[in-house]
Amino acid sequence: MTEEQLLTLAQEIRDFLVESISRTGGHFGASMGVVELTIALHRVFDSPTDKMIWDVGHQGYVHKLLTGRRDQFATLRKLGGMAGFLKRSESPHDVFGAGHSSTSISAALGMAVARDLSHEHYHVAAVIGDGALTGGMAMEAMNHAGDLGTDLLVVLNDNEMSISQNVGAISKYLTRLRSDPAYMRAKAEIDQTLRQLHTVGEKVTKMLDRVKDAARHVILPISVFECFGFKYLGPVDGHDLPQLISVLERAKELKGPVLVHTLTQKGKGYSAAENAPDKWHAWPSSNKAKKAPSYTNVFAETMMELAEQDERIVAVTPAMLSGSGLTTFQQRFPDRCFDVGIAEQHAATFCAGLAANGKKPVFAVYSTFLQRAYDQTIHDIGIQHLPVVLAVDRAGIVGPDGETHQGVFDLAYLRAIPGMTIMMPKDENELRHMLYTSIQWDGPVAVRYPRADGIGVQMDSDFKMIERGKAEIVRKGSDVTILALGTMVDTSLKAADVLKKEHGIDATVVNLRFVKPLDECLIKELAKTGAPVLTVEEAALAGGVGSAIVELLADSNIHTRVKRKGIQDEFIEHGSRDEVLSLLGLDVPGIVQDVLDLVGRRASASHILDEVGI
Ligand SMILES: Cc1ncc(C[n+]2csc(CCOP(=O)(O)OP(=O)(O)O)c2C)c(N)n1
Ligand SMILES: CC(=O)[C@@H](O)[C@H](O)COP(=O)(O)O
Ligand SMILES: [Mg+2]
Repeated sequence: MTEEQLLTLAQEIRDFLVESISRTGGHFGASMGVVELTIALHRVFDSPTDKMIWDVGHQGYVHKLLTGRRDQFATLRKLGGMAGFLKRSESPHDVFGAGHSSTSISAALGMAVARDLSHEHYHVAAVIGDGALTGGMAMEAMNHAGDLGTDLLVVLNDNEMSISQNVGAISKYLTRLRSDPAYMRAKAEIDQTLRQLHTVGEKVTKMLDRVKDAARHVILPISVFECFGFKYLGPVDGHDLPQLISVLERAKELKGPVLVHTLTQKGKGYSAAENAPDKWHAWPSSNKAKKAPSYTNVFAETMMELAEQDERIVAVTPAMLSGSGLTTFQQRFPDRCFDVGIAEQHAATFCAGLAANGKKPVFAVYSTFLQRAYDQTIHDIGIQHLPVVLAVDRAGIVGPDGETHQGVFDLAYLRAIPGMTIMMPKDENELRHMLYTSIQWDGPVAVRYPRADGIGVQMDSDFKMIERGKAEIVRKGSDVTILALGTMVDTSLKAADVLKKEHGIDATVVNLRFVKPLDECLIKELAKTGAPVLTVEEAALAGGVGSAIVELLADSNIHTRVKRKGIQDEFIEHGSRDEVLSLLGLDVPGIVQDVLDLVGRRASASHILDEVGI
């Protein structure tokens, strides 16, 4: 394509994105901001021979369009449709999958080293945002890359935004780099001279490049990236396609690790998104009237009330301020709310430090992102038994973000930690009480809640303490016992109604409340009645609450038929939350069917015993 045609293509892509994402939903702002950058990368490099690795992958829609997936956009993030992030299984051009941030430089370096070891020749480029650059992994990878000195391109897509405003010293540093007038003037003058002398020949240009670098270091201190051992090119206007292409062409020729610093605008080309990039990170969902507040909103409101009452309470978020519902909290208590950037590991240990010095930190974190801070949760919080509250949002099935974001592993990984208390409320009102209770306790507590609206129960105005390790029977029956956790309590109650009405089966339903410590007395008592037991949880079965119950019964020598319902040994793809839950059988028909199987099997077994006269 000619330069003019490429510019037309950029406009067509933006028009397409607006039209398509407004219908399907999805991450919007980031992709709008990298239209020119993606075109330039595909122009300069030869994908998939050359490898492009996109950090997070939420900005990958343009890459998807340019690699033959236009027709799949109508199914974006829908059940069975195209994923919202990049996936190796989706296209040979998606050379490395993601969803979590700050992995791209490590992955790219691994690929570059594999290339070198195999004596192959192609380019490897990682594209990483200024937000993702605040993640520790990115620093670890640059540290390693600079040391190895292998050929690697890192494109820093600097739009001054994470999901919210980007935070931290690195972000301030990038702003200085972007706006330092002395540097920009010097750079412009040197670039101008270089262009004039370009005709003199390649040798002279290269020499002048070195002079330029030297001159820059006299005017400015060496950049952080150069300290890491990278050659630094930029800052370059990430919406100036010809300039981008020429800088990338130049980077392609350089040896060793190179960082190209591009300046872009999140949401570019769509004024609402340009003006409010935080709101337009993803296409905003329509404001339908809600039956009940979301669990996140209840968490947020409760935090405000609790913080009013107890000034030791502080909130910590790793770059998920609005997603975790803490925006108003930050406005109300600016000194007690910390957005630490995409730094889950640091956040966990930072909370441990706060707790060690008498504060009551609440670490508001998505279940999937807490995975990043597992060692810190054990080593810094768990072993020292520090009173950190883990407010584990997005626990269970999250819906359209799919397998990288499902919050299904937290029960397994938290349950293994000695001294950890783990709760999940049956409704939004119980979440209030659980948060209140967890603040009063000594030692680490995790309260997990889903990416969902509450069920519309009456909210108490006061707070109640919940007795540690106490479950509650919410329905009494005699034929079967359903031990349900969190969201599955309401579903189990509905299933119990169907079982009674349509099958004459009377179920006991228990709201477990605690995954750890379990209400051992109640569970054993119910199991001893001989009624078969169904455990139901919105979490991975391996290590979840059903496993805990089976372990308890086995260790107590209680022999009752038990069936565990939850997520099997597989990664769960995208789709709406309800669709996915139903596919997994974590809905009323699924529970009814499992109870019928359980009871039916018992009936047929006793029938056989009757026949043989035992
Ligand atoms: C480990 C991890 N923590 C948090 C997130 C949530 N998250 C997704 S995109 C994003 C912002 C990334 O900012 P940046 O890299 O600058 O990309 P931009 O959206 O600005 O293009 C965050 C915090 C994540 N994906 N992974
Ligand atoms: C890309 C990413 O990790 C986030 O943007 C995530 O998609 C947010 O999820 P919620 O919509 O659940 O806040
Ligand atoms: Mg950014």
